[in-house]
Amino acid sequence: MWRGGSNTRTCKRRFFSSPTRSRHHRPPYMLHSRGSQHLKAMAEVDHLAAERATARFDVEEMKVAWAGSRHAVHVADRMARLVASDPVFRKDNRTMLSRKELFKDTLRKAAHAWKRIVELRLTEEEADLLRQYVDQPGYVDLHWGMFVPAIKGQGTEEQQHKWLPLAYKFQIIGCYAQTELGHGSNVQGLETTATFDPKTDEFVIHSPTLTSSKWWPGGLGKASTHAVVYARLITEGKDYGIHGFIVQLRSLEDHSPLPGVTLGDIGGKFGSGAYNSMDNGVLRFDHVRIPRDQMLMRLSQVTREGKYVHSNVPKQLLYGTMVYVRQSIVADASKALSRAVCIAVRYSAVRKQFGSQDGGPETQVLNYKTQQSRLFPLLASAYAFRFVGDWLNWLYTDVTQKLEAKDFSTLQEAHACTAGLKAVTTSVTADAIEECRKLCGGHGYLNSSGLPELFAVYVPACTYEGDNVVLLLQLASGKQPVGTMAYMGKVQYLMQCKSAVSSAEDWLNPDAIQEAFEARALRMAVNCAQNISQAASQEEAAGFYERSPDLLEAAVAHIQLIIVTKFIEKVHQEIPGHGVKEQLQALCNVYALYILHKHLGDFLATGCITPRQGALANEQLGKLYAQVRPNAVALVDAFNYTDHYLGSVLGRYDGDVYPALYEEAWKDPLNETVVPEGYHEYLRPLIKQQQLKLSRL
Ligand SMILES: Cc1cc2nc3c(=O)[nH]c(=O)nc-3n(C[C@H](O)[C@H](O)[C@H](O)COP(=O)(O)OP(=O)(O)OC[C@H]3O[C@@H](n4cnc5c(N)ncnc54)[C@H](O)[C@@H]3O)c2cc1C
Repeated sequence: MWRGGSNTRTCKRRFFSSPTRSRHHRPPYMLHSRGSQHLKAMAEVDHLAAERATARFDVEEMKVAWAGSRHAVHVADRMARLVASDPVFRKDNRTMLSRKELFKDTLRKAAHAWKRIVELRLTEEEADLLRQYVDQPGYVDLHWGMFVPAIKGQGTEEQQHKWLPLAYKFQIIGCYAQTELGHGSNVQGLETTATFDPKTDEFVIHSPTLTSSKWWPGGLGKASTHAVVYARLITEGKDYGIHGFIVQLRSLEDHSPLPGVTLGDIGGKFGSGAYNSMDNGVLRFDHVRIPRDQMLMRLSQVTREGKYVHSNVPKQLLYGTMVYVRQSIVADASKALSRAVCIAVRYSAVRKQFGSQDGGPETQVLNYKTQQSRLFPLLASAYAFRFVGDWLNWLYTDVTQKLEAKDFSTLQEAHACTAGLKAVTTSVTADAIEECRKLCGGHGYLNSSGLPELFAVYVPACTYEGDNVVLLLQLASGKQPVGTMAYMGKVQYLMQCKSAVSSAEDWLNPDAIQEAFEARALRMAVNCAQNISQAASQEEAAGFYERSPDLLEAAVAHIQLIIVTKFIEKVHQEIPGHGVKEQLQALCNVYALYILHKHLGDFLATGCITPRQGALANEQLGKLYAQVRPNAVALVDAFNYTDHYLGSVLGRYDGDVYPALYEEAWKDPLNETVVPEGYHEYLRPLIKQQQLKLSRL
């Protein structure tokens, strides 16, 4: 079943017709009081039509603003429909599958997706989208997301020429094996060794200790045939630190591990279904030999004689791959956040509680100011992350073009920016999904709401590709005031400026917001620097260590400034469509003033604003929520998600939540029999024993 983000109905729904249950098993009230005809008629109603009618902007044009272009809307729409209409990509039963069934289901979906990509001759853009809409973590994510980029970024042209065509055709399946049991964040602490043997012109890959076992790589456990393995390069008796090597792990004939390779899955993970479709793996090497030319040699080489040679390409080139991977994680944050928000907004418009004194209608929970003040900042954040993600994507393209012209000047800053944005957007999104679950009350806790699975799949984004705290601390150690740090050049002004805001409306002025955010970020950074130099009676590193919690907050302030700035810049652009720009302006203000309100302590402690100005910002925020309210459902419709992709009975496009919840419940395996398994062993004896005792009284 697919129901797109428009009012057109494309198919009818089935009611209470689960093939696994016989009519006999249905409780009587399902068969009489509300007949299926009546329910079917109800299903034709768009329960959110009234909400959609209050929107004060052109939703179709907002879809374009969200997706980036008309072309992007069109392609995404086509791919989403393709997936939603294909029974192989069904995912509503995922949380009920065993781990083995789930993994096999993932293999089946990946193979089917590839078949469709080849049959339909999809472009790279279309294929990426199709995989995204399949929406099931699996080995392909690491193959395309890490293995291929690592070879592209770190391999020589010759190596790319040899390995990429194999990877592009799936003749080999690759993963990215960096983390070990004993070390993840501290990459320099990795223990796996790659020792050059000049006699045979080979590297010997070895896991010397238990803690050197590779641990976590996605796709490694069961699917991958190859890996980019990170190991300490040792040649001529000297340790040259961590380098990447392409290593074959499994036979291309029968998939058995090659001699000297021990590997498997690391076991079940958080949540039912969820990330358990992924085979995160463990890998050990016992003196496994690979040819010398399987070291990724773009940055440094080992010669036939065993000499270690640096190429003249700067080390920062490695950052290019990280920038690529992390900018895609920021894009994913806006997708995950917008899915959660879409569910919570639609359901909050359907759900009614209290408010009726005399039998009249109850209040939609979306009308409660507390619901709005929890939900609308998340809606605004979804848009904010989307636009900062677009900017990062542009930055990545820009950096790549500059690299081709041997200009490495922006790489360092792009690296720092993507690290910080990855950390902030993933942390906010993980918390926001959980908040959306709470916003949906009890039903949000059901698997059929889609939120538990979304949360379980999403949270590791705070950890993989760099623990968020470690990334923010790295960002805080950056020093050059270029690009997004250019405001630091205005140090004298920003250290003393006083906000001119004197009314709530003054906070609608983007310059007032920009100045307050710049002054806060700069003053926090300067405070940290001063504290570090005072604390550092011995050395800078000690001061850095002592003040690291403050540094973390300063880094967050800097990243929030970037997000606010990019949102303001977006709103300044030409944006077609009736009312679209106005809505984005309102969301931009919601985002900025919500951050200001949440971090009021920072703004006050650094003297950027006065307590009264803080109160005015909060007053304005309340007015903005009222402005967003009639547009809320249309603003999430603009994400253009199919019911299949959302995977939530609470977030259904038509808002027909209750029959769907009811129907979903009966699909649970526990409901396959009226009397549960175990009744005769455990319940009946208990009940009968009680009766026996009672009759003796
Ligand atoms: C779902 C999932 C998929 C993954 N996929 C892959 C993969 O495909 N390939 C791969 O190689 N790896 C993968 N990983 C591993 C992942 O990259 C690491 O787990 C991650 O980098 C964090 O490292 P760690 O586990 O060593 O955490 P640790 O560094 O041990 O973190 C533990 C705690 O210590 C804190 N901490 C650590 N260092 C510092 C410091 N200097 N200052 C202050 N606090 C600090 C952290 O903030 C955290 O709170 C995956 C992990 C997960 C969860």
